[in-house]
Amino acid sequence: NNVAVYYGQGANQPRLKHFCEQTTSDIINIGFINQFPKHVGDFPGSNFANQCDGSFFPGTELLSGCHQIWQDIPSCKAAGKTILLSIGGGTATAQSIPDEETAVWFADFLWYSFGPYNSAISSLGWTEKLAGLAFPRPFLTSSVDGFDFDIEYNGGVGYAAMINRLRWHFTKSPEQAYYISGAPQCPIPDAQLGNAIANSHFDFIWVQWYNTGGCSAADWVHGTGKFNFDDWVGVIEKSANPNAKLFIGLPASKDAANAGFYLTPKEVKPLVKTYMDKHPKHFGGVMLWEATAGDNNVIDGSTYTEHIKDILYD
Ligand SMILES: CNC(=O)NC(=N)Nc1ccccc1
Repeated sequence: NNVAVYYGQGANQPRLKHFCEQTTSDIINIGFINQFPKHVGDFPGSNFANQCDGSFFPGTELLSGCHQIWQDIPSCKAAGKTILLSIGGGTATAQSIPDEETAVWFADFLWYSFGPYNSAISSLGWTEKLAGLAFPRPFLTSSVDGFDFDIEYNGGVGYAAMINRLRWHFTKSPEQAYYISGAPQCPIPDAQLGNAIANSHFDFIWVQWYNTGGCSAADWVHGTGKFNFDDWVGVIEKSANPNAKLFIGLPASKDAANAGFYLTPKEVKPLVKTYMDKHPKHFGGVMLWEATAGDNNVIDGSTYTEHIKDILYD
């Protein structure tokens, strides 16, 4: 079982390699590409909080100086971590994809800009006069192992098309495994990702069981509502990838989610054990929002993230 954490939006977060030097996290979602292209040829935008140097590719909102992330990804991969780039996030409140052509463009942009470096298609020193001729490389020669869809607003147009296009790119690059993941809210069907999950192949689904009362992890602990892991197993079994792994998403500290959703490690343990045992085929592990909050939440001398790892491995 794995621990997946989000990185990139933490308050005063350390650089990525701090988390790659720890054994606790297996999958790191770097967030976020928080601006989506408005039409074919348009660039997405990014935000990684205190990382990068505040410079953008000319005429875009895409960060161009993310030297810490560029430098750290290779050591993360060498440490056996899976590094995914996360699209959307909680601040992408105005984002959506207008049509399928833009969805395919967005997928191609993400693949050529953040996937395996291909000097024939992408330029390390991208300038505006290269627009239309080459893709930029925000993490330079470093590349990610796939893409996470943290789509929280404005419906589901285009995401199945994006993911199917990305998977087409994956088939052309057999040199390594590439992954697609998603972070739906717990109500079923998820208004944003339900269609994509049904019609395109996800490897991991980490449900945000910490944003919606009535189906949350806290509901299970407090005996309220109906925590719906079982129902999400049903969604996955009817999906384009019935073997996708299902992770329990949790806040890594009290202030990492709205009031009432944080659970202590002692509260989490019976929940994780119950569902790990009940669904051995689908249970993938725990996702935490987010890395820095978990690192700073020290309980009995261990970080929250370490406590979660111990629960999964005890
Ligand atoms: C993995 N994505 C998230 O955890 N997103 C998230 N926390 N969104 C959000 C929802 C409500 C209020 C603030 C943020």
